[in-house]
Amino acid sequence: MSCNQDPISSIIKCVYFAAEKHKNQRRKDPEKTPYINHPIGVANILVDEAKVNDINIILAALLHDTVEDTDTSFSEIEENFGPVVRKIVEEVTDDKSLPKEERKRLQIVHAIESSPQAKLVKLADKLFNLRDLNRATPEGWNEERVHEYFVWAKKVVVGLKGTNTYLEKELDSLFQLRSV
Ligand SMILES: Nc1nc2c(ncn2[C@@H]2O[C@H](COP(=O)(O)OP(=O)(O)O)[C@@H](OP(=O)(O)OP(=O)(O)O)[C@H]2O)c(=O)[nH]1
Ligand SMILES: [Mn+2]
Repeated sequence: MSCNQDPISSIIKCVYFAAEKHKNQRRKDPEKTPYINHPIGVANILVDEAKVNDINIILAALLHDTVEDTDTSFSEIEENFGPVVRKIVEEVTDDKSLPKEERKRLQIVHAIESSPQAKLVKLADKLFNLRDLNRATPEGWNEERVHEYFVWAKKVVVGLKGTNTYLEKELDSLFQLRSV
């Protein structure tokens, strides 16, 4: 369990675990960037930009899409990284068995009632994805779909406020640039 290991070991074990889980997945950008760049980027935003130094939050950021997008189970997360990390990952995982519209609606509802740890992961996840949309348009997306993502992301972010000044300011300037 992560709490019994030194932080460097935990982080490397976790990056490797996530990389193995996401190994066959690519991002939707024309370059088909390896998917693992996203969870690593979210963790990097938290450490490097938001100055978050809680190991459980960083591990949860690295793992945040493993259950949603791969065959990983919550018990596997708990066995390898402990119950605190499991709880955060649970909070940020969409139920993929629900229709997309319902999943998107639930993210707005769940944002408000999330723990501060889960809110940090969500803020960094949204910041990464919005920056990524500004960098490259996913294949098959048009400008309207990009705009709709910004509009929806803003509704989620409103519920995450009061958590981290830096992340909220970065997100606000992205919304402002799009007049959202
Ligand atoms: N901007 C961007 N996103 C990409 C790209 N490739 C994959 N994604 C992922 O796509 C998701 C957003 O696309 P949608 O069509 O809205 O959602 P869906 O994949 O869940 O159906 C994000 O999931 P998520 O991380 O789970 O976040 P969330 O949007 O569900 O909060 C994001 O990580 C890419 O090249 N650019
Ligand atoms: Mn994500």
